[in-house]
Amino acid sequence: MNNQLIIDCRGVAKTYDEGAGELTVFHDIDLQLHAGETLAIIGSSGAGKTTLLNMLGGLDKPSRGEVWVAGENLHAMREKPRSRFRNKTLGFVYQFHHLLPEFSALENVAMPCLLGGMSVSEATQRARALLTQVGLAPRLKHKPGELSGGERQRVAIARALVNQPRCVLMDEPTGNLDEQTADQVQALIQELTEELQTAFVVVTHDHRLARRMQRVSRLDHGRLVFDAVAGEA
Ligand SMILES: Nc1ncnc2c1ncn2[C@@H]1O[C@H](COP(=O)(O)OP(=O)(O)OP(=O)(O)O)[C@@H](O)[C@H]1O
Repeated sequence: MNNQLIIDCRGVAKTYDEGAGELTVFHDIDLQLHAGETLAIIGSSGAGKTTLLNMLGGLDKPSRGEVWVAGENLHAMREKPRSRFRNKTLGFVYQFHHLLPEFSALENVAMPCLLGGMSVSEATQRARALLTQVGLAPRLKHKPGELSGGERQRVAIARALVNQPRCVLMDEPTGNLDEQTADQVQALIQELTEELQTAFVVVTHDHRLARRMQRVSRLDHGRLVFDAVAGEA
């Protein structure tokens, strides 16, 4: 692991205005993640895991505090540069994967590279290699509607990794995968942390996956109260 700070979350709070009152999802979250580190965020339903992940990815603004990603103050950036920065630096895997229905698996995965200005042949080559790594070599030409839920999830994972981001944010990446495919995803995470020093933040209810991350933090009553090494989740 090198020592570069990839995520530096300082005193982050999120409050929703509920009309009659306020809902504070969390307060004073401090979180640091270095290159090559993997972190699982666990916690009960409604604890605020997805909300926190959205702050780290610049998709939702904190009510207080700052989120620095790879040396940039994410929420101080204007929308366009932030969106370019996100495409280059972060990869996202959501529960709802938002694949483009009219494009094939291969095209969906190549898309972030093409948007970043890479040649079609290089983007296609990278996309093919990643789809092969997640076991989808026989499905390259299939459109999302012709794939199973787990296959679509794997396409989304390949798409999140194709630009070789510094950090990947995953929301329930193994939610609809069988054990064997979940293991493939976990192996891919490990490979990328070792080879490319990619950092991963994984929100999950899957304790098997959480245990395999280097750190596990629990979001509980608005605080990250538990930060253990892997194996204690
Ligand atoms: N846009 C919003 N407006 C108001 N409240 C919201 C909004 N989005 C989320 N919440 C509330 O914030 C809390 C945290 O939601 P969040 O989705 O982050 O939880 P979670 O830990 O990811 O849950 P789960 O494990 O069920 O996915 C919940 O009580 C939710 O109802």
